[in-house]
Amino acid sequence: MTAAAIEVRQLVVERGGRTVLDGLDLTIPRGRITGLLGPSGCGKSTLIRSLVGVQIVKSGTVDVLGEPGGSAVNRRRVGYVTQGSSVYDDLTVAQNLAYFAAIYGVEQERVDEVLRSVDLADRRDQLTRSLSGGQRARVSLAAALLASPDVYLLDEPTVGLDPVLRRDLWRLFTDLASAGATLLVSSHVMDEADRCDEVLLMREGRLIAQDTPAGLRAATGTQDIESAFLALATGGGR
Ligand SMILES: Nc1ncnc2c1ncn2[C@@H]1O[C@H](COP(=O)(O)OP(=O)(O)OP(=O)(O)O)[C@@H](O)[C@H]1O
Repeated sequence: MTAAAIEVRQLVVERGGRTVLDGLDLTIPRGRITGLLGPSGCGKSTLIRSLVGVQIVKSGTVDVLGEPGGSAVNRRRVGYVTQGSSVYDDLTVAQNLAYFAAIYGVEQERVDEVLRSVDLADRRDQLTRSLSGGQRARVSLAAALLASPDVYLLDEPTVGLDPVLRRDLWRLFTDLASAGATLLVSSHVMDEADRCDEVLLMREGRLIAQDTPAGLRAATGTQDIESAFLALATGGGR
């Protein structure tokens, strides 16, 4: 077993005839929250898709928990939440989770526990189609939580959520990491970086920095991650 949760070497991905990941190298430690930040279109979702094994890669290697991205043994060990909702509109919240619980072979008790952890226990009998965007996003997250995966790949999980819900979700992420899980959380909201143990900054398909939030600020002489990103993207900083 390798010490790192995720190792990516010389990853090249082309989409629509363009190179969108351009020789990416990165290592993500276990049991930590790593933020994946960068402007819209820089390749965050494409990287996460490569880790899950749903993206055709041109060259390079991707290992998650010591196995190639998308390998069958990782199906229960890796939880993936996409930007779009991945639950059934015409089922209630509880029915959706019961369906995923049956697939993962987990008990009803776990469904109740997960519903409480995403603060949806009082919505359990509501049809998913009638939920707000943020509530639907939390149903998708709940489905991923059911199997208690070792690695969570979360593609912009807080987009469209109000500040209170964002704070609560980040608390949940911190609890998951404290319990030993590895989280890779993408966002284009730079202020979310401060909630991460370490941050990967991407630009145009390349990694421009990997450091703690404090390390990024110190290296660029800036006060916030947005300024640090701008300093790095324009050739300032280190
Ligand atoms: N289905 C597709 N076909 C062709 N090109 C695509 C496709 N999906 C994404 N791309 C391109 O790949 C590049 C990377 O997209 P990706 O979705 O990985 O970026 P992102 O950083 O996740 O952006 P966002 O923050 O807006 O979600 C972009 O230039 C995008 O236009």
